[in-house]
Amino acid sequence: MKSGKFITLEGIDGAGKSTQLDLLAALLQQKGLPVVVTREPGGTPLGEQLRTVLLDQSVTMHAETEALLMFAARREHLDKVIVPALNDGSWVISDRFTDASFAYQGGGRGLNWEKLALLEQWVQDTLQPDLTLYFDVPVELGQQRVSSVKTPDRFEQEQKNFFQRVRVAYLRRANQFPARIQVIDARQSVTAVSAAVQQALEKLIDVITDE
Ligand SMILES: Nc1ncnc2c1ncn2[C@@H]1O[C@H](COP(=O)(O)OP(=O)(O)O)[C@@H](O)[C@H]1O
Ligand SMILES: Cc1cn([C@H]2C[C@H](O)[C@@H](COP(=O)(O)OP(=O)(O)O)O2)c(=O)[nH]c1=O
Repeated sequence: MKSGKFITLEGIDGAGKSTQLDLLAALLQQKGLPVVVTREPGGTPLGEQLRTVLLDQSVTMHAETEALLMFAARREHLDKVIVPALNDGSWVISDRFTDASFAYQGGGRGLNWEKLALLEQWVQDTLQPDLTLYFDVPVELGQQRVSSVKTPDRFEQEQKNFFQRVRVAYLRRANQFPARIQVIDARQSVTAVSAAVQQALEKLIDVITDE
């Protein structure tokens, strides 16, 4: 039985997710909570191999192949890491999860939303994150932050229009699931964004305490 909590972090590339993930993990640890940090695509040996292929700029694939590989990696991730850790009472924090498939493959690549929903249902059944932090930034800002860091991967090399569609799809998901997805204005400083994350976390802890 699931007794831990599942938090996912989402946003376009350069939104500041990874920065906030480290801060959030430290915050939970300070509270004495057992934390498992993981990421998608990846998180398992097979998932990391799939990640290498999915991010490789020299690889081309059909958009549905891309979606199926994302969900294949996720199936493995749930089985080997997420579900066991939640059953153990850990707080699992994942750098991206299924909302990214709706945003990137649905919004970015234009895949059918209903097909993605079928894959979600197949792979997750009823399991959903307890809290999703969506870091919202304008595309230009995300691109500026990424370009100063490293050479772009297969997604980061996409044009501005692609990321605009990704952002719109994230906001569509946030509208669809307002109780789960917390939209955070990630244009702010690292400290201000972190304060918003902390607030969302305290709200989740309050809900748990009241249960
Ligand atoms: N709130 C922020 N303000 C300014 N720069 C930021 C902020 N958050 C992250 N950064 C910087 O932007 C770059 C991308 O951040 P990162 O956390 O790796 O983003 P993501 O994981 O969403 O791609 C890094 O150089 C990071 O230091
Ligand atoms: C989980 C997931 C990620 N992605 C993409 C989004 C990112 O561009 C990429 C890898 O994510 P990420 O780990 O954020 O990359 P980085 O470490 O370079 O910040 O995979 C999808 O397209 N669909 C998905 O379902």
